[in-house]
Amino acid sequence: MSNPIFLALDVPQIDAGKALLQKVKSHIGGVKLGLEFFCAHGHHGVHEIAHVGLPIFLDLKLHDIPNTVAGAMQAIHVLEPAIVTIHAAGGRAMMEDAKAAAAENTKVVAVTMLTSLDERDLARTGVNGSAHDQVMRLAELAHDAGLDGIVCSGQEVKAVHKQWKDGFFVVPGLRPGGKATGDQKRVVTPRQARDDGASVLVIGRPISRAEDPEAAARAIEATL
Ligand SMILES: O=C(O)c1cc(=O)[nH]c(=O)n1[C@@H]1O[C@H](COP(=O)(O)O)[C@@H](O)[C@H]1O
Repeated sequence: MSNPIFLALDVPQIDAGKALLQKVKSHIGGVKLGLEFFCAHGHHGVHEIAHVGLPIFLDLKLHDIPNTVAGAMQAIHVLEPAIVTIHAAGGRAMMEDAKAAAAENTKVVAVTMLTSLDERDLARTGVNGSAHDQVMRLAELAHDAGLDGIVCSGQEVKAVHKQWKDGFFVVPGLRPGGKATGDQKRVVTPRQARDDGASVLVIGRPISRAEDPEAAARAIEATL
């Protein structure tokens, strides 16, 4: 199996991002560019990072009316991303139109419930019930809309995988120690997420903020 680790390159500068990638690239399978990077550097930044030669996961978390999201998907065709994120909360029609507008080789996955949220946060948005139920409900919606898979925490991926056998599951909120830290609330270890059916392991700060990013990436890879 190829390396499932996608490094979350949440850095403001292209050069800093490239330097980090050079250090860790033999221990990761891809690179995730998110809102921080894309808002700062747009298409140009993505092309620059693509030169490193790893698959690009464009984490734009699109969430708008169907027509607008479809237009945004078309606008990123030229970047040939391997994976793009949209929000499941945008609804079935938005997800269907996003998938129809995506490039053929791009996997479109829907964010269900952010790993930075717990059930109290969910209740404050007007949704009562467990994180598990919320993720399962949105996973079913994403499946019915024809998406490739979803983004969820490692705490739900086993249950989703059981229901959606050939789904593509992106799991962030990973901590080698398995403990919630900082803004991440629903956390598991990379190994557990992989064992429970994750297709992609998104890992940022445990590598990028480590004193020695190369050693940190190597150590995580060795646990898989
Ligand atoms: O879509 C994502 O990638 C994502 C969804 C989610 O629920 N939680 C989440 O943390 N992410 C992203 O995953 C990365 C996690 O970074 P670290 O917490 O530094 O490992 C960040 O780039 C987030 O934007």
